[in-house]
Amino acid sequence: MSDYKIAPSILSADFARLGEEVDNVLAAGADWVHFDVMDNHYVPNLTIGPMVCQALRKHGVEAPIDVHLMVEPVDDMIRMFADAGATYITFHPEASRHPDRSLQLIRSLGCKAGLVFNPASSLDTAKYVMDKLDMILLMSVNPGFGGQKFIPSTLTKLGETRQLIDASGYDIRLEIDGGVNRDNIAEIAAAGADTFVAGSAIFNTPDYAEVIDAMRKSLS
Ligand SMILES: O=C(CO)[C@@H](O)[C@H](O)COP(=O)(O)O
Ligand SMILES: [Fe+2]
Repeated sequence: MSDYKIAPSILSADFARLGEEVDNVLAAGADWVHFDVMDNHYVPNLTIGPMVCQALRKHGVEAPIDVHLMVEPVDDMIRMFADAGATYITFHPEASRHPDRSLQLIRSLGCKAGLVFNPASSLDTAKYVMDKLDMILLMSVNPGFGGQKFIPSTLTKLGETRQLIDASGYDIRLEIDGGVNRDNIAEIAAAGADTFVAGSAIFNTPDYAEVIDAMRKSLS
């Protein structure tokens, strides 16, 4: 597998200079922008909404924007983020009353659709909607905050998810989110991930290109 994508999470960026931060991280070699949306209801934290996504598009960001919804319910936010220029929209199945319908809504609005599974959540829901998925996102920390430690049991779950995707025959990306850094990214890729969210590991360093290069070297 060589189609790896690195998706810095702007949760750890300097929000006071967000446009510049996103420009810098893309210039440093990032593939996607990971955009964490928290509502202080589904998770105990509050972040940014569709207006900020739209502002990044207006600022000139052309890279894929990977919107990770940690909100409940999800359908209104799906509509607003599709309008705001999202590329991928992923949500946690327990935050939607009808996950199948929400997945269809995302695709009907021209975006790519994904489900997100928390560390303690079973993959079961995914099995019944594989034809409606463009991405499965596995959380390797409990959602709500950046800067947490990677939960090692996620490696086994990645392997199970990789098998599920390969057996399905569908073109579904496998993204990992939480505690990813230059030291563990190779092991995470070997377990089956092809898309890597990293927030603090990139934005909490002075040289974004140096970290992203080191991650790519570990992946090659
Ligand atoms: O969705 C989340 C947290 O809920 C993430 O996207 C984090 O923002 C990742 O941050 P790091 O663990 O890489 O610092
Ligand atoms: Fe995220």
